[in-house]
Amino acid sequence: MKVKVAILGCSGRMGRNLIQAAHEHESIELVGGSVRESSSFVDFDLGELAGIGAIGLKTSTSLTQLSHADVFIDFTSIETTLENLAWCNEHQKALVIGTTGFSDEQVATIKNAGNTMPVILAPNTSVGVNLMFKLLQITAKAIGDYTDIEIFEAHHRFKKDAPSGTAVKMGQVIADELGRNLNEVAVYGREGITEERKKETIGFATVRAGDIVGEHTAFFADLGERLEITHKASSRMTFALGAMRAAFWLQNADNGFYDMQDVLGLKD
Ligand SMILES: NC(=O)C1=CN([C@@H]2O[C@H](COP(=O)(O)OP(=O)(O)OC[C@H]3O[C@@H](n4cnc5c(N)ncnc54)[C@H](OP(=O)(O)O)[C@@H]3O)[C@@H](O)[C@H]2O)C=CC1
Ligand SMILES: O=C(O)C1=N[C@H](C(=O)O)C[C@H](O)C1
Repeated sequence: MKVKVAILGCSGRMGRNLIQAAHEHESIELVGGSVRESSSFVDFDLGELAGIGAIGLKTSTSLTQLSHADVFIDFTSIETTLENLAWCNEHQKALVIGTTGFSDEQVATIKNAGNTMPVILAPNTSVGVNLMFKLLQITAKAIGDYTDIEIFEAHHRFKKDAPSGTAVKMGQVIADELGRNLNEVAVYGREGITEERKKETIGFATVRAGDIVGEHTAFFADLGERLEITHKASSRMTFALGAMRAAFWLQNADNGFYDMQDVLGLKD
């Protein structure tokens, strides 16, 4: 039995990749996708949007029109995702959230929704990045207490949030492993007379340029050597395929707040 999936924000960079991934997935039935009421893509064929030719499904402007879906996949914006979360909770639908940039309070709202609905929050749905989180945990445990830890990320010129959701999660994974509070030790960019580096800090550096799909590196640097752990995405299809795995996994999940570590079986 295929899982019925709807794509929220289907005219976006991710939305178009998600349409293609869902349409081509053997265990998923794409049932529709949403655009804004003001969008120039209202009543547009989803396949045409994704550049794969007409597939006979038109864009919708409300979730009510998509209520025959079992799982919703949302890569939109912070405000829209929170509205969609409330709708999915009210209508008992499962939700995969790929949107990034949430504040701690907004993450708490999503976690809380997990008490009454199945929801996945994943700042990065690629398999490689989620394996990298695991490697960061192992590395932090082994050498994190005496190395300088810095996180670098680079993305395309259109990205609205910084640092990326993935970079923040990298910092969170490392801080958790080392028993540090990320809000206290994070340094977001440096300028001027910064003085010497404080040992426990975790630095973040951001580049926004051209069409970079997404690159992340964690540095664990000592005097005499440094370890760099890097992930580079070269196609958004890697995120889209990961989101399909998440949707497929979520269809049978109990109410709860999950992440890609649950989906991929990487939890301790
Ligand atoms: N988890 C992951 O692996 C990844 C996460 N992301 C995150 O996903 C999000 C989207 O990224 P990206 O696709 O590049 O951004 P885009 O701006 O290209 O796409 C967002 C889409 O959401 C649409 N949208 C916004 N509000 C609504 C609404 N109320 N109803 C319907 N559609 C709406 C926008 O429509 P309009 O154009 O009309 O405003 C736009 O098409 C970002 O937060 C990004 O960081 C990105 C890649 C991977
Ligand atoms: O906006 C993007 O493009 C991406 N956003 C995600 C993030 O903020 O971590 C994931 C990916 O790197 C692409």
